[in-house]
Amino acid sequence: MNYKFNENREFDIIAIGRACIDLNAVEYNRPMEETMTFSKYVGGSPANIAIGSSKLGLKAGFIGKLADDQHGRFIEQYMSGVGIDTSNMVVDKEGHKTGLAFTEIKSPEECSILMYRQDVADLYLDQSEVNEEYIKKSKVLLVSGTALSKSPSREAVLKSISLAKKNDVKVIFELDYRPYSWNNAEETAVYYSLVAEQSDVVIGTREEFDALENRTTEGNNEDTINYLFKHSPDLVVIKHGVEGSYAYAKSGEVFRGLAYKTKVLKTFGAGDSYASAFLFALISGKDIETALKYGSASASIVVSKHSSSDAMPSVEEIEGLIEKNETISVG
Ligand SMILES: Nc1ncnc2c1ncn2[C@@H]1O[C@H](COP(=O)(O)OP(=O)(O)O)[C@@H](O)[C@H]1O
Ligand SMILES: O=C(O)C[C@@H](O)[C@H](O)C(=O)COP(=O)(O)O
Repeated sequence: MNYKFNENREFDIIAIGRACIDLNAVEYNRPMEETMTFSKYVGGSPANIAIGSSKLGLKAGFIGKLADDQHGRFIEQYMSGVGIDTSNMVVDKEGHKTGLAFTEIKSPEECSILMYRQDVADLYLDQSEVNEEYIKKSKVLLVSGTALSKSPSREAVLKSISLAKKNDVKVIFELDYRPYSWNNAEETAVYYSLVAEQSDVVIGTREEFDALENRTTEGNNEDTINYLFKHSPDLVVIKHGVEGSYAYAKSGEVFRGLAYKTKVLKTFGAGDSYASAFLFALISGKDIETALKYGSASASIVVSKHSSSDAMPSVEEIEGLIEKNETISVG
């Protein structure tokens, strides 16, 4: 089964949200207290997804706000260097700083992220800085959940969604739930459900859908799709870590993607690499089942490497892994 996009567009995908810095532990398999060296990469979920899909060959653009400092300039240079259109990345003039994410790799299974996101430039994107002429040039608007956590970024994203819907641009909502960005779980559920109900495609982990539904215990995928298919979405992708992922189509078809065996270095980066390759495949006209394979293969490559953004694979690497067909059977 294929998913249809408006073919007549200059951009395949425009992402909105944060473009930040990841500082990844160079000495790993130890707690961060004992890590003395960190490597710098561009980070932030929607930036990672734009980078991954641009490296795979999609024409990508980005809407966001960068700090007027060395980090902001590094991000802009890296993103334009991988082919992303940065013309709608505005520079903050009020002294807000770039968001930082320090990563801790205690073991391949035990990784965490320490984020510095107080007063970060990306959350100051204003609705007046979202341009209809730009959005209408794309097949897809990719919205990241964290950008809904604070105003004025929240209103900028809500405006971008209504402009996308007005101009027949598919809205893809990557839940990207970072609990510490939010005041409380109820607030998250209000904005997540508001946006999910208006989106065409929703992608997230089981835990992220629980946040959307304001559940404190694990929900089930059937309940989630019964709820979302009463609204705009016609495709819902629910990820279950190493157990793989499911894509549910409103027409009733269900597809499963299995994870591929790999030597895991760290677990972060899985979600963003998955989304970029899944969307690349879908937008390139591949069927949903194949798109799940692309997402899973891309994630298994990135979890074996040190970064999230810089490690995004090529089409050849992804197809090579799919060809080998060494899947993980759990669950
Ligand atoms: N240990 C692993 N080995 C191989 N692939 C993995 C592993 N963990 C996750 N993946 C792949 O990455 C995808 C996304 O991972 P998941 O943990 O569900 O998302 P997120 O990183 O957003 O929390 C999974 O569907 C799976 O294909
Ligand atoms: O999203 C961020 O701000 C941090 C990311 O750049 C970091 O690489 C990461 O956590 C990616 O993890 P994922 O969401 O599991 O892909």
